Parts: sequence; C-alpha cells; structure tokens
Amino acid sequence: MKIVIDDVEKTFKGSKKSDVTALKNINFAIREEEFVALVGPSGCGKSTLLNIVGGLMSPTNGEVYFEGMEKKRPNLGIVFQEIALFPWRTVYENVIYGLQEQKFSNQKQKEIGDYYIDMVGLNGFENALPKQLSGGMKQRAGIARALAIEPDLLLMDEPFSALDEQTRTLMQEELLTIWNRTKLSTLYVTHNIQEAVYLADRVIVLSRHPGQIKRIIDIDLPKVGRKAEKYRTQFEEYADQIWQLIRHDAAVALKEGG
Ligand SMILES: Nc1ncnc2c1ncn2[C@@H]1O[C@H](COP(=O)(O)OP(=O)(O)OP(=O)(O)O)[C@@H](O)[C@H]1O
Repeated sequence: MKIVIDDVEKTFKGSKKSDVTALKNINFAIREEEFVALVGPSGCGKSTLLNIVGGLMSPTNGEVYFEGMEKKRPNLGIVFQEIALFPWRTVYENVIYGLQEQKFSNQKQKEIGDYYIDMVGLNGFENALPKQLSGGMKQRAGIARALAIEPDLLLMDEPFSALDEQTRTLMQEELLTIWNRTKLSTLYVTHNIQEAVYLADRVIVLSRHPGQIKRIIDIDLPKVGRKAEKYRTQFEEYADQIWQLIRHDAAVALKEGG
C-alpha cells in the first residue's frame, strides 16, 4: 500500500484580494512503513497539504489516493497541535472513542484501549479527565486515540509545538519508540528542522507562494540512535542542508508576517 499525492494544487479564492495559490505541482508518495516529514517556512502550505491528504479539504486540482488497498476508505489517525480530547470523557474513554464508533465489542475495546494506553505510558491515568493532565500527557492520550483505530496512515500536524522544550524532546523520543513498534506510514508536519531530521525517513522541503516541493531528502541514518555522537556530523549536515533551502523563504515570510 502507498499513499499517492498526485499533482495536487490548492487555490483559495480571495474576496477582495486576488486568489492565493497555496500549493502547486505537489507530487510524492508515502510508502508503507515510511515516516515522511513536511517542513517549510510559515505559510508554505504544510497544514493545507496535510488537510488535503487527510480528506478534510479538497484540492483544486489533482488527487490523493491509497494505492493497493482493498478497503474502500482508509482509516486515518490524526494528531494536531492542540489535541481535541473530549473534556467530559476520561483518558480511557477518549482512547477508545474511535473503536466505539466502529462498533468494536466491549472486550475488544478494552484490549486495544489498554494496549495503547500502556504504549504511551498513561497507565494509572485511565480514569483521569483531560483537565487533570499536563500538556505532554494530553498529547500522549491523543496519540493513543489516533493509534487505537490502527490507522492506514498517521497524520501529525506540529503535535509537540505547544509543549516546553524538555517535554518536547522526551515526546520525540517516545514517538520514535512507538513508531518502531507500530511502523505506521506517517506524514508529519513541523517547522522544526532538527525534529524532522530526528524522526523522518524522508524530509520534504516546501517553498512558499506558491507552496511547491523544493527538495526531497532521504535521511540516510539509522532510525535508532540517530542522535549518537558518531552521527552528529551527518545529522548537522542534513539540518544545515534543509535550513539553507528554507532560509530565504523564511526571511521573506518573517517580513510579510507569515
Ligand atoms: N482558508 C483559507 N483561505 C484563504 N487562504 C488560506 C486559507 N488557509 C490557508 N490559506 C493561505 O494558504 C497559505 C498556506 O497556509 P498553511 O496554513 O497551509 O501554511 P503552513 O505552512 O501550515 O503555515 P504555518 O507554518 O504558519 O502554520 C498561506 O498563504 C495562507 O494564508
């Protein structure tokens, strides 16, 4: 199975001002068990592209399809920056939400719910309400909920950007551990270059106005232990290469206010 993003274009119709072409000529595929990061300056269309891949928005031209899949509709796991947990549901009830929707038996819900709560390290907090959780724990609950439906594709839009730096670093490490267990095809939006190099198999760099693919970079480093001393030079070279590609557009975005 692979997810094909085929010549996607998105133009937002302006009211008084002219139309905004947010994305143009976007062509790539997410392979089975591949982690793809999407990076680019503010306003390059990262979120728009993720929304289109997730079917939350239609492209103006082109299409997204799941190749080699027998089911009619793919299962999608979505994790946003601000996880929208149901405030009146406990952690457990939030995690099994998608399973209830899909009419899984109570026993199956419990089995899968417990498995993913354990995977994200929320044991002991099953009965807590979201307001009792820290930011990092909320994100973990959201990730468990997205994983519980065993999605064909995991979509993550800046999932850790609202967290403090230490929590964020820990969550990146945890995500990598989880990913190594689940090996889910993942599209991950971030403006953090280090995060992209740390997590991804491939990094897609977008330019802005219109958002186009500037370069696709294979991160040829082992998934585990990527931050080890012996890879430091290569890691920094990848990060620098990406920054050089983004730098000019990021400076323009800063002047224009995004
Ligand atoms: N609903 C909309 N109507 C009009 N223009 C839009 C709409 N949504 C996004 N845009 C424009 O499309 C472009 C891409 O926006 P998008 O939010 O996808 O970028 P982004 O890369 O995710 O930005 P950021 O990193 O700041 O979150 C921007 O120029 C934005 O102003």
